[in-house]
Amino acid sequence: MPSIFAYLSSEVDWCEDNFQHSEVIAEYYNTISNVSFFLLLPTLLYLNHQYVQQRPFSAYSLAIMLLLVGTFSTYYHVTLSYVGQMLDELAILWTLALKYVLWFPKCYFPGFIKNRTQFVQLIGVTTVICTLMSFIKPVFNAYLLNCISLHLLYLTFQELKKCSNPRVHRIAAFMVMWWVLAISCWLSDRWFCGFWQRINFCYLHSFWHLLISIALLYCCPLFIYFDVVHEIPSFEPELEYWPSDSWPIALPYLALRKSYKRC
Ligand SMILES: CCCCCCCC/C=C\CCCCCCCC(=O)N[C@@H](CO)[C@H](O)/C=C/CCCCCCCCCCCCC
Ligand SMILES: [Ca+2]
Ligand SMILES: [Zn+2]
Repeated sequence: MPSIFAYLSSEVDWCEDNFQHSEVIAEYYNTISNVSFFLLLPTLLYLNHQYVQQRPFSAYSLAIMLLLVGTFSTYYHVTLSYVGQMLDELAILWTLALKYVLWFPKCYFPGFIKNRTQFVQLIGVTTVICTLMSFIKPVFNAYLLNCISLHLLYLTFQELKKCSNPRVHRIAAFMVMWWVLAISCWLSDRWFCGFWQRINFCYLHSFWHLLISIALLYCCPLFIYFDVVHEIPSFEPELEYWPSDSWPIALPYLALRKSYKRC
């Protein structure tokens, strides 16, 4: 029986040919494209520094989780080992759990939940159950994780219904566009690998890494905007672009001001 750390012991093998460009890296492009997660992290912290000052625990704990996601995803694609796959999936699961614990607005708590402490307990128990189940059939875990994105989309639409700020709608539209492109690459790599191999273009999973990082670049300012609206009433959140609103390519971020008007 192969060791759970052994190369290629994972039950999932992505479309890219193994050991094509290196003797030690199983999937070369799927590995190097993880650099996007390591670039995303300082970018988010730098751009949203005002929020980081207000909520250092939320920002830095999620940042550490994102660092782990990038590290484990890199290890996974280098080795395609069972341990790599589990670490990659569980890091994403616990990052999303933390994101719910820290950023989920109170007004969407289920009716039987009375306060945030109970909500944290509910998310904790659910995440532990999902963690245990993932050892039974890890491949289903990846689909489950993508379903969580659908719930995040639903939450976004609920918030947009209450908000008339065109900047919020614009950033949400970009987030959805990048997410649709990302998930299309992920699914296409999984389901139509034969086709991509025939045309000698097996890099869609590496495109997924890049595109989901870009989606997160929009998703994070949007969710911290909702967090400030609901949880920090002394501040007026504004979504702005770096380096400037007028540049054709610019990065969204959240600025905090003291004023009256809000969604
Ligand atoms: C101020 C700083 C804040 C930092 C906040 C960071 C929040 C990060 C939240 C989520 C991290 C998700 C990272 C995804 C990593 C993907 C790694 C990967 O590719 N793994 C695959 C195997 O290599 C695996 O098969 C992927 C499974 C599916 C993962 C689904 C992730 C959902 C991410 C949700 C993103 C929301 C974007 C927009 C939603 C509409
Ligand atoms: Ca492969
Ligand atoms: Zn990956």
